[in-house]
Amino acid sequence: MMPVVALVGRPNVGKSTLFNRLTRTRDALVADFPGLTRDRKYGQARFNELEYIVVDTGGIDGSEQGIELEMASQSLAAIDEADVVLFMVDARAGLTSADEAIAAHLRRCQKKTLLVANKTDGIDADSAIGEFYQLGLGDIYQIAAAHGRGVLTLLETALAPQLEELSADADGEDDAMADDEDELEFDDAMLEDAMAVIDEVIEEDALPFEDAPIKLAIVGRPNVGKSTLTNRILGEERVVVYDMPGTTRDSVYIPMQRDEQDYVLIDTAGVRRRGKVHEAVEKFSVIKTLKAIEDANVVLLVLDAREGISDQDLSLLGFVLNAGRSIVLAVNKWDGLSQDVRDDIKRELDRRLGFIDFARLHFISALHGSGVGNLFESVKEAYASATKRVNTSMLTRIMQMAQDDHQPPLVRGRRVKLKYAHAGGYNPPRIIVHGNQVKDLPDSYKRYLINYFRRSLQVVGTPIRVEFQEGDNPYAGLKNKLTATQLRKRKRLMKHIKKR
Ligand SMILES: Nc1nc2c(ncn2[C@@H]2O[C@H](COP(=O)(O)OP(=O)(O)OP(=O)(O)O)[C@@H](O)[C@H]2O)c(=O)[nH]1
Ligand SMILES: Nc1nc2c(ncn2[C@@H]2O[C@H](COP(=O)(O)OP(=O)(O)OP(=O)(O)O)[C@@H](O)[C@H]2O)c(=O)[nH]1
Repeated sequence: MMPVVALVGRPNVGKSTLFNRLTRTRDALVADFPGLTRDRKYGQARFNELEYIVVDTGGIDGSEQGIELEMASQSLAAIDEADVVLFMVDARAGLTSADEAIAAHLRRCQKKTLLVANKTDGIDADSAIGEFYQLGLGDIYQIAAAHGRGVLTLLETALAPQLEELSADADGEDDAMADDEDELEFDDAMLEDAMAVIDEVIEEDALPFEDAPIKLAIVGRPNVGKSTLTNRILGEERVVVYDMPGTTRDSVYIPMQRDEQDYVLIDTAGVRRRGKVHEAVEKFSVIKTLKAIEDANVVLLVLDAREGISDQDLSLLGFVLNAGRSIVLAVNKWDGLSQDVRDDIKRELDRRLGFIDFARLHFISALHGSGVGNLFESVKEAYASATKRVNTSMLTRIMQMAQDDHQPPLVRGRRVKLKYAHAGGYNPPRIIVHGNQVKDLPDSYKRYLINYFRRSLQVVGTPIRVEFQEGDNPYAGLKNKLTATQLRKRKRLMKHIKKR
């Protein structure tokens, strides 16, 4: 699960500056959901190999009275949902009563909190931050968000447990891949041996997806009709077990069956909590939504026909694609619209959702039930596409055809050469292409190749990841994926190669 880092502090301490620095790292995706909680911003960021979510909680102005109330309405949810809170103070401005009020609240929350003194550039930081120890939050991390100073150390500490977990997972990677192996030359016979091992690995990777229930998250911005749709689906189907959430802000996981297929519905709307205590706080939660997307196999993104496509819809869509999840789009509230209006809406969808033309689009009415049943065909299709097994020879053949149809360009007088391709994982499907000078492949050619794979494999409703590996070593793209048996085989193979 992606950890969540919340930035908390009074206005002007530098939260936005730090947020921007963190989310700028790589593949940043920033979503604004104004009006939900005031000006909270969400971004996806990456530290080394670890992906995490950053939340800028917006300023808490403790100088006004009723800070508790304000925090409740605004930042409480973010703090509650966060794995770690970075409580920022301004080293130049010194300690304020607002800082004290926020600190008091954070101490009560008993959430892992790091005290971060920002703007330590160009001042005598050590003496400036002294007074902040009064806040009773332990160590103080000195940073200058504007210049990046101290930020890496801060992240290392903030995300230490998650980073540790990640490196534990990656143990054995060194075993599986020695550096000098990158330089090895593989001839055809050796490659063939290696491919057999890779196809075995890939077979095994597919097993967990077989006969497993499809985890389907129903996602969308507030008021699009998620609850109505969930009720409609469950109303038609037999609910097998009823899973109650641990906290009010968790999604509800509901097992169900339909046409012999098992599903687990991930319900982000929290329909059954309606009218209960927490309704006033906040039903819609971006973090909950992001976690549901992360945890799903297929995401059903619900749009509102009457509202058109909003930036929030596009942000959610971006998160789904970024997470590599399969997707089905449902345009809800399709009932009672005139033909003219429907035509207008379809034109707008064409225009704004052209970039995701690989996803199925359904027009439904959750209220009346029309179109709801058909969604499941697309969900199954998307899942099947995302977990479709493809062996090395098939992928290499497709890659070769693509290359024959349209050669990679010349770069500095040399032609980029693609040699072979193999699968690297599922949901999303990963295809790893080996070749020479692949780093020089222009994006346009990469897109061409992705589309070629997509058409040839008839992949619908899921993003595809195509990765490029320089050189022949077929293990380079798999790293620690090999099992013990495969490792033995691989070692034998490597010995064999090195002898020659
Ligand atoms: N000298 C210095 N100034 C900084 C640093 N980080 C931020 N600032 C400045 O501090 C001011 C406030 O920064 P923001 O990032 O907008 O602060 P914020 O906490 O997001 O403020 P709100 O959006 O009002 O909550 C800006 O003028 C920044 O340029 C830093 O590391 N050093
Ligand atoms: N006309 C029409 N109205 C709908 C349809 N589906 C939902 N609605 C209405 O839209 C409003 C919002 O529906 P909800 O199901 O509560 O939406 P939600 O996405 O769960 O909202 P949050 O829980 O606030 O995130 C309600 O008034 C529903 O009656 C539909 O298919 N047609």
